[in-house]
Amino acid sequence: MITFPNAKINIGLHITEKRSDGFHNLESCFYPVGWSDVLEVIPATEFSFSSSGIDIPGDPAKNLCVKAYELLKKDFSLPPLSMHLLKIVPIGAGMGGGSSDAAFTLSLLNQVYDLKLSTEALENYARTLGSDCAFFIQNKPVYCYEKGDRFADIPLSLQGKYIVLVYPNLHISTAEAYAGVKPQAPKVNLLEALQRPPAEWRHSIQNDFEKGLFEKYTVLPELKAKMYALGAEYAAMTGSGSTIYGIFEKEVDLQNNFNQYTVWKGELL
Ligand SMILES: C[C@@](CO)(OP(=O)(O)O)[C@H](O)COP(=O)(O)OP(=O)(O)OC[C@H]1O[C@@H](n2ccc(N)nc2=O)[C@H](O)[C@@H]1O
Ligand SMILES: Nc1ncnc2c1ncn2[C@@H]1O[C@H](COP(=O)(O)OP(=O)(O)O)[C@@H](O)[C@H]1O
Repeated sequence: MITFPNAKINIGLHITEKRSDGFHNLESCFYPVGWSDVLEVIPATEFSFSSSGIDIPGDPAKNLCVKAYELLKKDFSLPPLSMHLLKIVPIGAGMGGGSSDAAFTLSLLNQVYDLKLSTEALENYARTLGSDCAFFIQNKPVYCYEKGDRFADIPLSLQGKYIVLVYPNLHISTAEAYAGVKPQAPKVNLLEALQRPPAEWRHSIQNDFEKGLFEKYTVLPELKAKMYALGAEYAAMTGSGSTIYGIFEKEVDLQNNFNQYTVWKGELL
């Protein structure tokens, strides 16, 4: 069986406080986007994992797909299988690509082996694999809080709008990004701001990671400015970077911009 683990963007991201477990409390809006990997699982005589496409740093035995399989194997007698991941979504890019692979592995195994796990149970497994991971179980626009792993529904639809995502070939580790941020109480009510039209977000909705990372990597503010120059209603960095996105009212002609980078564009669902 084949599944397509997609990426996400953060619309607004407030890092509000450092927790006693070393993590941070935050609030954000997660929105799924169509940039996706391809994950295939087939029956086999022994377990194997392989990947192609973008090179994934680290030991393949510790890939998040493998961790997700091993997590369920502790509680269920899963048969051996062969997993292949075609890695397309850039890594260290703020799009939650690895977390999505893990969550989609859990959901796929639940379906293929009829494990009868509820959404809540799947989210609980996902939470243990990464803070972003649980979002990809339901994979719908949400307001998130605490470690970014608790969710509330929001009345937000960007359906029909167009998104351009630019990954400037710059790997920023999540831990590095958190280390450069000073937690603070939000100055803007994110839930209220999200109810305003996207063209108004520019002056109210911000990603707290931008300040530190924009000073360090000047390509990031340049890309954001270029999105606005091309007519974006709203532009920002997603998550801990380095991908910059622009939301447009309709399909946009990129006019040879961003040619040297990795770009994805498409309609929002
Ligand atoms: C920054 C965010 C915002 O949506 O997204 P990405 O940029 O990674 O996509 C997330 O908080 C990333 O979540 P995720 O990538 O799953 O992080 P984890 O694997 O759980 O943690 C990686 C490291 O980030 C830091 N971390 C992560 C989450 C959190 N709420 N507080 C933290 O301080 C910790 O240093 C942790 O060791
Ligand atoms: N399937 C996977 N895809 C991407 N990264 C993975 C995967 N499994 C483990 N990783 C590890 O997770 C780290 C980054 O994860 P990712 O979620 O892509 O980051 P970000 O959300 O910041 O873009 C990488 O350093 C990589 O070693």
